Amino acid sequence: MTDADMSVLNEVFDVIIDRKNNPVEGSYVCSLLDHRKGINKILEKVGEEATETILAVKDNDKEEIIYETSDLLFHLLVMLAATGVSLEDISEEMKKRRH
Ligand SMILES: N=c1c2ncn([C@@H]3O[C@H](COP(=O)(O)OP(=O)(O)OP(=O)(O)O)[C@@H](O)[C@H]3O)c2ncn1[C@@H]1O[C@H](COP(=O)(O)O)[C@@H](O)[C@H]1O
Repeated sequence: MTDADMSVLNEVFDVIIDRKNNPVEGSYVCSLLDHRKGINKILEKVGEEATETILAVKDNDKEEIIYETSDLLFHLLVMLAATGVSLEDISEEMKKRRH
């Protein structure tokens, strides 16, 4: 996998941060960030998408694994944005673990 393949994660994260700073009517990201349940709504989505990803793997359904993992990664990005953690923070941590 090349760096370019995953640059979409950075791009989507930037949009999520922009939604946080400049709320937009009808935005799904804003609906999560401003939810009456607070961070719990985002955590519910992360848990739900993780479960759906696990089921897709159990079913050995590659298309579904790709679809559900994309949902999971997206909701993880929203969770990071909501908690003030950046993708740089994650990449720094992962670099430290290289051996
Ligand atoms: N990558 C995504 C993305 N992936 C999934 N989703 C949404 O995540 C939602 C939840 O998926 P579910 O399968 O659980 O569907 P659901 O039935 O709506 O579930 P509930 O929320 O009702 O429980 C769906 O409404 C999807 O549209 C996404 N919504 C937005 N993005 C990215 O975020 C950007 C900003 O989006 P807005 O904030 O909507 O402008 C977009 O340009 C995209 O790049």
